[in-house]
Amino acid sequence: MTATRGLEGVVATTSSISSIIDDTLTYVGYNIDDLAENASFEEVIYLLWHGQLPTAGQLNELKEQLAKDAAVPQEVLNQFKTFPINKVHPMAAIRTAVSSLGLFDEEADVMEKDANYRKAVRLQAKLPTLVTAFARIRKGLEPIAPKRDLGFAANFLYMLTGEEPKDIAVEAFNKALVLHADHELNASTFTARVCVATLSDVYSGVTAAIGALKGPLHGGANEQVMKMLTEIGSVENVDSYIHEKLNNKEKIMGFGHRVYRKGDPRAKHLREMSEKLTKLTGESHFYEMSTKIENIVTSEKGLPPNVDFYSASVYHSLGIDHDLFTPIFAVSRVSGWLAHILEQYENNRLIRPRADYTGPGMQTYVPVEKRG
Ligand SMILES: CC(=O)SCCNC(=O)CCNC(=O)[C@H](O)C(C)(C)COP(=O)(O)OP(=O)(O)OC[C@H]1O[C@@H](n2cnc3c(N)ncnc32)[C@H](O)[C@@H]1OP(=O)(O)O
Ligand SMILES: O=C([O-])CC(=O)C(=O)O
Repeated sequence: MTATRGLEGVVATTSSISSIIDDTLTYVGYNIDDLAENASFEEVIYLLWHGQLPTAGQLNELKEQLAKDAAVPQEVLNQFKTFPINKVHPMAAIRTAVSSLGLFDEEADVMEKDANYRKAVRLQAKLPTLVTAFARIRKGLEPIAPKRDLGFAANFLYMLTGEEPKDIAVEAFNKALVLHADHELNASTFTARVCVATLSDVYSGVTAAIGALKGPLHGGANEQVMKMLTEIGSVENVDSYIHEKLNNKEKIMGFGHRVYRKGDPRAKHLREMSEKLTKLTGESHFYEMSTKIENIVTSEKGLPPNVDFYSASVYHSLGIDHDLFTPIFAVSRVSGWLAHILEQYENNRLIRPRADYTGPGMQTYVPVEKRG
């Protein structure tokens, strides 16, 4: 048996949800460029869960269901107040809260197909409420209930700030949600599938996935990108900062990808939004610093930016706290996790690979009193 480090190139399942072929990303056969330009996030959720785009009636039904299920049990919100709320990372708080949500769902362990779908809707609906409520409670503010007449993207920004967002903010945020929704067998989605393949429940699968997304080699990279941009501070400092990191063999967050070689097709949409939004907020230096970093890392290391790189300056321009960037990734990616969880249940087999053992050979047990 020989191990493939990091399972690179290993095909671990079949799936009809999203594909990455020759650096082109599709959701159910629709090119991500087309969806990013035209689709609402709610349409994408439906597409991922049903394998087709919704009719107007189906879309309305989903929107109504999401609005109806958005409220989070008060006990779960109260729990936030018991955390050391200004010290914990929001991803840790959200991971714990999603696990708690399962305790208040009477259908949590009902494994029928319809019940699992209902839980998917509930989780998708409640994630924005959890993230925005956490963000407000830690600032001593009351959570805000969603507005029925706002869409998913607008509602998130509204629940976060209490103000109805401008059209350009809604457009940018919706696009970001669409771009982050699914990505084949990335680490968090794989985690979700491994978890539910034991026939564990949907809440366990999503809780596990949030844990995997949190790491800086995966979804956690977007927050680290913003940290880097803030540390660099100005366009003049980019050269020395990046070269020092590269010389020290440190990774530049937001660059590289396990699957894409020529580049991540989502990055150009975020780059465009970053340029537009930073201009509007009078912080174009974040965009200029980013393009300068991209030029250096791409030409000297051959590594193009991934989805996390320009999303950082986009979210910053929308006035979002930097440690909420990864929870926002989860608000979108939960749609993909849920699609994969439902697909896994449909054709389940336990996921259990092997390990190439590299420890000592057979040893003889020596009682503790005789060990030197
Ligand atoms: C939504 C997402 O999850 S997208 C990814 C988000 N993560 C990041 O942006 C973190 C930075 N990037 C990385 O760490 C990596 O590129 C990953 C984790 C995304 C993919 O990694 P892998 O396919 O495992 O590549 P691996 O980490 O083995 O790197 C291969 C080589 O490229 C280098 N490399 C890879 N990414 C980077 C980077 N961002 N900066 C500098 N060097 C890099 C490695 O140092 C390594 O060099 P070496 O062969 O000289 O040792
Ligand atoms: O696919 C991956 O390995 C990481 C990624 O880009 C994503 O999850 O969006």
